[in-house]
Amino acid sequence: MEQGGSLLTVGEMTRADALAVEAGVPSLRLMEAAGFAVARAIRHRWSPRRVTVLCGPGNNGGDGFVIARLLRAAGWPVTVRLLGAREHLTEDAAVNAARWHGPVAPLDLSALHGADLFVDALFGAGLSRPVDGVAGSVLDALSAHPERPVVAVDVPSGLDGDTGRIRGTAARAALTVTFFRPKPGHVLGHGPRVCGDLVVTDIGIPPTVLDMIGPAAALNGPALWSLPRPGPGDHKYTRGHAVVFGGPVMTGAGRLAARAARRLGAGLLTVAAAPEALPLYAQDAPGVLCRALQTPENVGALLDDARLNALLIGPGAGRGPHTAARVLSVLERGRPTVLDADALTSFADDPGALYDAITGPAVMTPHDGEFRALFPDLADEDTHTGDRLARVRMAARRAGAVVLLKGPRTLIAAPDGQVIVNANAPATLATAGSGDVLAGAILGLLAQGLPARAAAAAASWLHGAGARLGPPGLLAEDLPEAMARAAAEGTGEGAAGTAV
Ligand SMILES: NC(=O)C1=CN([C@@H]2O[C@H](COP(=O)(O)OP(=O)(O)OC[C@H]3O[C@@H](n4cnc5c(N)ncnc54)[C@H](O)[C@@H]3O)[C@@H](O)[C@H]2O)[C@@H](O)CC1
Ligand SMILES: [K+]
Repeated sequence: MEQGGSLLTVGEMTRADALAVEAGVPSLRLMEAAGFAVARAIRHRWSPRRVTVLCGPGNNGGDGFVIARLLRAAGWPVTVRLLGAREHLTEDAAVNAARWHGPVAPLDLSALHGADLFVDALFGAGLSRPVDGVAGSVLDALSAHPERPVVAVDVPSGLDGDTGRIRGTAARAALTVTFFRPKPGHVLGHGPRVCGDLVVTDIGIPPTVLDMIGPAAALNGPALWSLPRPGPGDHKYTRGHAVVFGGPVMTGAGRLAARAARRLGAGLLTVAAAPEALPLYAQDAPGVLCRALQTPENVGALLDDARLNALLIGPGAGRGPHTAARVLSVLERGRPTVLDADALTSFADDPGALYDAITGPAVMTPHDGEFRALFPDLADEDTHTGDRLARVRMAARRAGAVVLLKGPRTLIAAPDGQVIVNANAPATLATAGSGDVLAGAILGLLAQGLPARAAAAAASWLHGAGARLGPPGLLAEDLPEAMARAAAEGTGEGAAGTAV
């Protein structure tokens, strides 16, 4: 998890299972391995105690029967409750129900008595409608008794594995054991809250099936990108020349962004801003170059220098036609560009004009409000209930840009449909100026030649990792140094993974 890697949707996981079976791994062996992995995780965490396994009618319930058998063989007192009739079990689940030689009682509220630990094997990947009826009542009642831990098999029943939405209800687990690869639902929406600790286990599916599946989502981590490292032959120009279009009045945003870009290795950094604001930028950082800008046309003259190879516009820019005009002239050159804050909201009346102007590599970094301004039909009222992954994917396709949607889980979508989920951000990042630092970090990495998606993913990950290293009472001002430290302290360079 820490290094990053594929997230498999429910459909992709079904395909992985099928490909494994085609490759000669019997489905019953997969189920045995799944049940074994959960039983092992339970025995690793708890001493023997009374367990009730709640089994559903599908293969999730089949895993439950394996768990019951293995725990009982280890000497634990185990009872099984089944939802529905035995004759409705799937084929593999029925085989394992037959191998379970203990009693099976129907699922009802009396299941809540007589156990110290519950295994939730009601529904997994096959959840097809909201959980209600007796299953819903039992799961609700379990949530009311947190002193009796619940272990979820694959996903807490009721959690949608693709989105992290809860369909009907779900019992909050202390531990969720999933198979082969994590699913988007484990890390999005309500997933982190209801999954508890997440353990991902190998059940014998050959990793080569991933080449055939080509998963469309990944969990962010250093395995997905590699950071630029200066070599002995480098000089400042080979490390890139970044430009921050600084605001005329709100100079703090541009200053934070400039500092982050430089700390992450940009060789040169120019702040281009209104003449009256330049002394503020210059005083703040003697190492930055300053260029006066008055009209959008000045941008043309500045960018005639082809060495200026990565641009950031938006932070502190002010919302309105003036900023929109400047953004359009910046984008004309097709150079790698980060569009943040007012560079986005200034197009609220005509988002199409922004999409059309993007011809080169671009990263947009909206928070939910800015996202809504640019993609009103894709926005969502509640970050926990919607399908953010699908929405941000559509936005990136439409804009022809990398869209980095900020939130407790930041999503980074590329126009080709790939989405990276960043899950390492602590809540301390919710502080003024933190987004400006992120935009500047992306800029700094773009200047050093990282492709747009990799720059956005790496910066997002370093943002979270840096915040964890930062001092108590973290300020945005602390982040550039902390992120540089996170970058230096090993980001798993050389780790195996799929580069983006
Ligand atoms: N496919 C495989 O080869 C493997 C699957 N495994 C397990 O199998 C699970 C998926 O199994 P299935 O595809 O059989 O699906 P599930 O076991 O998740 O559930 C499907 C069954 O539940 C019913 N159902 C769905 N939602 C319901 C609701 N809200 N209320 C009442 N009934 C509902 C369906 O009608 C169907 O009978 C995985 O989550 C995993 O635990 C593991 O054994 C590993 C191997
Ligand atoms: K489950």
